[in-house]
Amino acid sequence: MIAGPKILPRAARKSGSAPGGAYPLLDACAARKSSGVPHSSSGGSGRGGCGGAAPATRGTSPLPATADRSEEEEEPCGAAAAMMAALKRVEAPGDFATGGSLPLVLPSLELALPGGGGGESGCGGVVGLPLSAPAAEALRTACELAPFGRREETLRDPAVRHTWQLDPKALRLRNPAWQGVVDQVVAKCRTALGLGSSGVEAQLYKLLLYEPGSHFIAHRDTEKAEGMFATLVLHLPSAYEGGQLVVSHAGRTKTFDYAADSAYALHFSAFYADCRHEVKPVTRGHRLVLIYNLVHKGQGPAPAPADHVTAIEAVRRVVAGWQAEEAPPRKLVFMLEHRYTRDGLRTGLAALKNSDRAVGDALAALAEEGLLDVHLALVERTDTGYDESYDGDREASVSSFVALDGRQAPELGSHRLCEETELCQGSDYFEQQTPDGEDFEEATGNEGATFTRWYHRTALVVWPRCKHFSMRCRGDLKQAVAGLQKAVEQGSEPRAVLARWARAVATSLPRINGTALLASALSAVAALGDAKPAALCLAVLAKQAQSRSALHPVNPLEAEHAPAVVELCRVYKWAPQCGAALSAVVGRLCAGTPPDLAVAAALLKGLRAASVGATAAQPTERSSGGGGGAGHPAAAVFAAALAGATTALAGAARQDGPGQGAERRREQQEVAAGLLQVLALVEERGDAEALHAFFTTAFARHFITAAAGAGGAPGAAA
Ligand SMILES: O=C(O)CCC(=O)C(=O)O
Ligand SMILES: [Fe+2]
Repeated sequence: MIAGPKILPRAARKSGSAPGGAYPLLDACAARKSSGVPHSSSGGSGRGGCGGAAPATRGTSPLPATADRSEEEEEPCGAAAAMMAALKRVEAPGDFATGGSLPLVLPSLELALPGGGGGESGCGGVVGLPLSAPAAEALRTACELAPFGRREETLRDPAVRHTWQLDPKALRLRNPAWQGVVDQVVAKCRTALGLGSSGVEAQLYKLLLYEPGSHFIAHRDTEKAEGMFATLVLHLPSAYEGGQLVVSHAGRTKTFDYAADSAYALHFSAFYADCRHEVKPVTRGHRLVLIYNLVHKGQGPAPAPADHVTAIEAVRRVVAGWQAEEAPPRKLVFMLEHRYTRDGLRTGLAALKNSDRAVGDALAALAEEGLLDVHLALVERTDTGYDESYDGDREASVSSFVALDGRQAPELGSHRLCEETELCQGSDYFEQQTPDGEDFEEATGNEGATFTRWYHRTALVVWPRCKHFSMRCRGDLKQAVAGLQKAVEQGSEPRAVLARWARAVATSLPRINGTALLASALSAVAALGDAKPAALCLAVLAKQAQSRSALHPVNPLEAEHAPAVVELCRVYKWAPQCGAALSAVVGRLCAGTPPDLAVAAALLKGLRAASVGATAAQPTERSSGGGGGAGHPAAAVFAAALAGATTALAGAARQDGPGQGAERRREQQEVAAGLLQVLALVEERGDAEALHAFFTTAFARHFITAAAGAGGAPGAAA
């Protein structure tokens, strides 16, 4: 377990007596506010516990604990807090359209005779449901062709709208239970469309009859009654095919297709009137619907579809600021309000409820735009500690990613969650939650009592789309490398995408500690044949070689990686930087304790072969005729790498080690052996200048003197 910040027992946390109180991010913000530093330029200063090597504990900030929630909300800082503020702008929790099936109740539809005056006596007969073909024919003769509006005009054009309509005055709905059905639908709409407690009335507007060929092209409904904000369609039992109702709004589309059980079921669909919608042509049978206007009654503004425009714009600004931060959080995690099972998320975004759905919709719009990657994921946190000392560790992770369309995304692997900088709800989110389970172990013998608490929640997890591959590398590096290898082989992605993928793999090289995985990574990048990621790989290897940090004590290169490294140089077109990189890598290999001469030699031999081979194949103008193809750019890389090896070996041989025992002598011998190998390669190249330069170094003199004095170290190594 990676130790995170210390946690307090729940009792202490509840009373608000956590040491240091505020979470570091807010303290850092307070400092930025008072010093006038714009908050987009920092935010990395308070990332306690997430840096990897040395997690900070709570309360380590030198600043006073002054976090004040209201102040924080007014002026958020740090990407997580800013994202939270932006997502709070997500308006109504409702959707723009909804629909579903209803228990089968029939309206008992009757036609009034023309000129019947609407009284009981004027009824022209019951319309039997499901509608039979002769009944449909009779009904059609009572109807008129439905018009449509264009600006101030009312027009009839079957190319635009071909539907038969009947005014409510010409029909009766005799079943007294019918109003109950309508009320039930209004209640469903209240939740689904997010109508809250607004006064809403459903007013019958028209009966519509569609026959084969009938349709209505995409349009928006005008306000047909005062306060009308939505249209409700009740689909009566009548067999038909086609006739789908397609509604779209703010980049999303919903299709209501009830044809399958249209002969014997009652369905509804409802949508905000200003959403674009169309009825696709009916291809068979008759589609019979009752159209109601949903009208707003009472005070306040009429309900409106949640387009989330303000929230989306706010999130867009957050993303820009987030990337401008000095040490931006890798991901942002928005904890969902409702509980969802893994199985329950099979439909992705569609599975989310109420305000969770609204936030998901707003983020989905930015995912569609290509700005963000948005996934649903499982957030797990485990607290462990000793009950007596109230001391503990906590660990939180994000895994089991699901795409918004419900597709499982195992390639994203599992990520550590940095609660201080990545949780939109703030680092104290879990402190307000009830654990899903707790385990206490009684004290036994010398062991004190211990506890474990765990939490399982669902979240929306976002990161900028441009970080897609680096997040894959963080989540499951092995899969990311294997995926790149396969995609390069099959050419299954555009080259620009593969290049981004390869760059992410190159940047991840320092985290690889398996020989086989490193070999796959290097050869996958080389196989792409793109100079930029190849250059990045060499630069990363060089940086690693130069780094003396305790984190990378050994260079992971082994002799079997040599061909891929040489291939990377070739892909990078033997640029001078290859020489610098290889000089650093080979130099480090030679300077290690003990020196890794086998790897260095394999690299040098590979480079020599490349320079000789390439020169023989395509002699260049600069070819001077010297051995080893000195004129080919590969020769320059070889020479630079050789120089790196010579310097490193010279340094290693000169160093006076602690003690002069057998161990030290053996090391010296190994160095001398390596040195001789390198000199042999220099000589083979016929590089007189290099040889001369080498033998005039102080080291060479030291080496020769030492050899004479020790009576045969070089001889022993030879
Ligand atoms: O028939 C439908 O489902 C919708 C009809 C419609 O769009 C309208 O009457 O404006
Ligand atoms: Fe309409």
